[in-house]
Amino acid sequence: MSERKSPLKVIPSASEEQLVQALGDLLKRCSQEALSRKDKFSVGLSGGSLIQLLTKALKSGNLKTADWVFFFCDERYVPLDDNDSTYGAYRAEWLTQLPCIQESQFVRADTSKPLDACAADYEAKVKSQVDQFDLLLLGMGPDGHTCSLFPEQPATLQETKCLVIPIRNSPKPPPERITFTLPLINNARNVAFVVTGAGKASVVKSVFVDLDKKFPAAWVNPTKGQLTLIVDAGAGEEITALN
Ligand SMILES: O=C1O[C@H](COP(=O)(O)O)[C@@H](O)[C@H](O)[C@H]1O
Repeated sequence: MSERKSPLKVIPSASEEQLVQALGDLLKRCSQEALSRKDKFSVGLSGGSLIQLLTKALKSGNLKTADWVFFFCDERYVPLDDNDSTYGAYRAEWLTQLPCIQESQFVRADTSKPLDACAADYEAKVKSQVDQFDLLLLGMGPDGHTCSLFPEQPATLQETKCLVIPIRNSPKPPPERITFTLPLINNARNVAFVVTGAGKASVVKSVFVDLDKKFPAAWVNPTKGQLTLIVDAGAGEEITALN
């Protein structure tokens, strides 16, 4: 157990509709706050179950997204037309359903480069455009992984210099990925986990109540930023004390 640098804000949702609304509200608040200070709103996206929820939030939220720039908190090291590509999944959803979002708003990893070079190149892209992310949207697997930081690879949590690293032998396919590291994640202005499903209820408790460092998600602890947890009824069923 260790201390949080800033308090955790929990947003429980009784239905998917409520959760999508909460996500839309978060995007609106963070984008307005960022765009009142500067000309771009920088958002880090995750893959998996977040993609559909975020698509719904953007479709129903009536948000002005012209000045938003989208990065990837992690990416699978596959060609962009591969079914496992996170960028490919967002592109397929958003460029067909969200005419307000252009392909040029995505800053994507170049997976045609060798894996190490792909990670270094993505770090350079991030550094050239962002000092501090305005918002990182994170998912969490049932094993407590977030981004592509997995419990089986504890050394990745000790990274202090690189902001983006290559991952080999990921226990969840595909095996090769790149991922943001903790120094970059914990420097963000806002970090929000979006977690759904009763299958994740016990890990949600271990990470957010017990702060059990066995789980990579428990290492997410923004130094100056706000940490938010948006959960549905299933994922939030063991954390009533926090609600
Ligand atoms: O492999 C990944 O998994 C996590 C969690 O995905 P979920 O489907 O359980 O929500 C995701 O956040 C990450 O970006 C992705 O690469």
